[in-house]
Amino acid sequence: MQTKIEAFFNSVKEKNSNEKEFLQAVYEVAEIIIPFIEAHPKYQNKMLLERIVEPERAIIFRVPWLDDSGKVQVNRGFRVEFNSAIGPYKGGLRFHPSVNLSILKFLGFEQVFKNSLTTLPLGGGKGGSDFNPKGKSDNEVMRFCQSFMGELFRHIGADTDVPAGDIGVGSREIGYLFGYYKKIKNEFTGVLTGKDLSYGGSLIRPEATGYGCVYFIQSMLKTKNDSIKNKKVVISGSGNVAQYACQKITELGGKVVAMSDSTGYIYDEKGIDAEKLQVIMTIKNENRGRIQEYLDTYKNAQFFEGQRPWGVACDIAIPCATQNELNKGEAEELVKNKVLVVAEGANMPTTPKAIEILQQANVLFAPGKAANAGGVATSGLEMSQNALRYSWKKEKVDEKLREIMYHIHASCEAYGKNDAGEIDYVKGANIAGFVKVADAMLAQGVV
Ligand SMILES: NC(=O)C1=CN([C@@H]2O[C@H](COP(=O)(O)OP(=O)(O)OC[C@H]3O[C@@H](n4cnc5c(N)ncnc54)[C@H](O)[C@@H]3O)[C@@H](O)[C@H]2O)C=CC1
Ligand SMILES: O=C(O)CCC(=O)C(=O)O
Repeated sequence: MQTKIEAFFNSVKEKNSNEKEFLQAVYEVAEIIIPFIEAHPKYQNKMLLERIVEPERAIIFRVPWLDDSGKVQVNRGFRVEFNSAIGPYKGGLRFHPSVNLSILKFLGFEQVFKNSLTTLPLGGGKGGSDFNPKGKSDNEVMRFCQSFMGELFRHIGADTDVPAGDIGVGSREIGYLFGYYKKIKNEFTGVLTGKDLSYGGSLIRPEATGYGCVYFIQSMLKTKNDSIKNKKVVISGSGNVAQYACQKITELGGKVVAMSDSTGYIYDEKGIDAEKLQVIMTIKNENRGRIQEYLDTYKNAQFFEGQRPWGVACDIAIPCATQNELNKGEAEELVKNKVLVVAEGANMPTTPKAIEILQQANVLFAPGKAANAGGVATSGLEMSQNALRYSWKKEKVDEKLREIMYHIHASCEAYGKNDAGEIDYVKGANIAGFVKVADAMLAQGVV
């Protein structure tokens, strides 16, 4: 006899059999939410979870563009508009060769719960393309973005769906996308977030995901009367989220000893301080180079080609690169080295087996939908500023970001604390995220 969770999961699997990342994300939520629904009659017999796992709309489109040699290239574009119960669809665009419907559905599904946790009126969505910006000229990236927006513009709008950046989509891409939207729609609205300050971006948005993740770690450590000071930290990735997580950890007295990219990781025993981080920012954001180039400036550091950094002993591990980048064996290694905290800066970087290992060992584990929600929360603040046609000071946005992250921690605590006083952050984040969306869906009827 199948349990309710198995029966639910099997029916989702039947319809989405080729979508392994999406199924992984759904299973993690279902095994927590189904028992919660069972215990709360208000949410029963309304097919709420069945409705939530079905995107309201998924758009797939052709993106033809001309490369620098005049040859025609074709990519596939996507926007998955997952759930608009509590606000306009909101979530990033990812440009990476691995992008497919499964990855964007997992990201869009996660985004629904994450955006709900922020307390802001944001629905969930995600989009992107299998286009690889790496190795392309600025003109090629611009032509691609214009072609992508040439279709996407029909589906988005400041009150409908507001995309932003993700892997491979930073301020350069957002600028080209925004410029083309403005041209074809003849309107200047907050249709995208992550914009440059010169045309409506928010202070602190670039920093927000990394900073927010560190604020969340502060709250977790506080429950143990501990802090970030003097903690040894390992971060994977060296893009937007990783860079600002590193900056905030250093500011708070921690020491980041390793960072990575898809080619391997660097280890710097002395710590990647503010000056050294600047070198990484130049390599990554300006030269669009490889992390190994860090050794051109800091010769005492080491580079481990093709390896992930989880074997490096640390107190805090922050995976900030991509999905499923921390597996069971690596979690066991972290536990062996007495890690205290693992907080997901990336979306679903920790495999289900790895989460099990960490939780069993009483490591404080924060899922991405809670720990990395600071980015989209600050996008919500960018939308508010755009609607007001006003810009808030850096300190004000940072203060609001802190408050939101502390509030998310409190929500995880409210729904995830067990009788022994320990917080299960996965349980807490999923239930707290679900309740607001479910209440809004119940209020709005069957639509
Ligand atoms: N940018 C944002 O505001 C937010 C991003 N995230 C998530 O954070 C993660 C990183 O995103 P960003 O920093 O924005 O992207 P990014 O494009 O700025 O950086 C991505 C980093 O991940 C590395 N990477 C990519 N694929 C990899 C692989 N297969 N193995 C090892 N390293 C790999 C890249 O080398 C790069 O260092 C993603 O999971 C994204 O969905 C989550 C919330 C908000
Ligand atoms: O700021 C946004 O809307 C996008 C953030 C995002 O894609 C994410 O939270 O994964």
